[in-house]
Amino acid sequence: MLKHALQHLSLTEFRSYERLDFAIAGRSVYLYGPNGAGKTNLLEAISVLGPGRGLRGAAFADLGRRLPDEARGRAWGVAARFHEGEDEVHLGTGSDPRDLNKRIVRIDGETVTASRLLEHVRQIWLTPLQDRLFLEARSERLRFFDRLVYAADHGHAATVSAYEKALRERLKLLTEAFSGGRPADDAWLTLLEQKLTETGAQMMAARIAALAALQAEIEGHQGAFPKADLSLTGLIAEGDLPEGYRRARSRDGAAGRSLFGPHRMDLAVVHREKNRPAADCSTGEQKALLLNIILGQGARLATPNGGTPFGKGDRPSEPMRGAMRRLSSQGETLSQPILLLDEVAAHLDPLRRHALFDETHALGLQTVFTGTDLGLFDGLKNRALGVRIEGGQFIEFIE
Ligand SMILES: Nc1ncnc2c1ncn2[C@@H]1O[C@H](COP(=O)(O)OP(=O)(O)OP(=O)(O)O)[C@@H](O)[C@H]1O
Repeated sequence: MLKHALQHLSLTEFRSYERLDFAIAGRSVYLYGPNGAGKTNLLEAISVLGPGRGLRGAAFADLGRRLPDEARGRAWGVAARFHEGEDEVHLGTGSDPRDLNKRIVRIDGETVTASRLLEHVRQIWLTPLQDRLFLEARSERLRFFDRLVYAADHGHAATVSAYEKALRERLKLLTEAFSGGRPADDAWLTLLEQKLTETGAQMMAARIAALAALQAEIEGHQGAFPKADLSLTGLIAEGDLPEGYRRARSRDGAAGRSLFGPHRMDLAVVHREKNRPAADCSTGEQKALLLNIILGQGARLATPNGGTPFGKGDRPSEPMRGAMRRLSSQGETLSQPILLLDEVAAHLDPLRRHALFDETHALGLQTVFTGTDLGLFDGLKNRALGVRIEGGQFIEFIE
């Protein structure tokens, strides 16, 4: 049994579950059953025990159970107990009774902000929604990567939202000025651009540090999955940011879009062995590359301070030193990650499927797998708890 792990999960009026009590006891789990049984709903419940909207990105009001004749979802709740070494922690989240579009988060009974959940659990998920990640718009990939970044650098989410807020305000000023045929307030714009420069530099530094740490894990890992070469495009030298924003003003105002800045970065992934961009790889290869990244992230989070991002000769900038300080100070208190792999096993050939089971086991990662057929999980016998689900009910356990 893992020392840091999910022990017990309770759902109340969550999606298709009226009520569920699941004694996981720190084990990995495979959930199997027909389409619509409620497997993904259970993964989603674990994923909302973190900041953000969980693995479907759903509105909080939609998470409550809704019968066909009901206009809106009911008030819902998810509660979990984790072991942390010798200690125990209770995490809970659920509808805010004053506003069903919001939720409340509690740690050991105390109401806290959602980002505090990261002190106890970091979920890493891969779902069919990410199947087209390499073919999708840049912003989707960047969002995926940013989630990998803030799992180990908690400040990153706040930096990104501060940056995006300033970006929206600047664009509003510029578009209003453009449609009014007058110049925008220069002092105000300059102030916003200073904020963009400061948070933009921090944002880039956090992404660079996380990418280097992740790549280091991928290098150190001899697995059955193809190695991914990761890089970031759209990086801008910090010193060029103020002038860049200034020069982009009139273009941005006319276009109604912010065309300059590190929000336009992208994660580039290359299949090393084939020397091919991920977008040109087969569906199965893309899935395998994603798993290589996800397992690298799992390894990084499972080993505090794993993956030193810089060599001895490098001289990092101040924002970069900040990002590294945050990574290493939080490394000591990093909570155990939990891996949520939705319908991943079915996409892999038997060799890779067994390799996935072996690798998650070897990394000591508590993992929840889903699939329609029991046969997919042969390789997990005696290593994980099997649960057959049908119609939102647990039908059978395989110990
Ligand atoms: N708010 C809700 N209230 C009640 N039922 C819901 C709600 N949201 C989703 N459902 C239902 O939950 C059921 C189970 O969905 P889920 O995505 O967990 O299935 P699954 O077992 O992962 O299936 P698949 O193998 O097709 O991916 C679906 O039939 C869906 O209609």
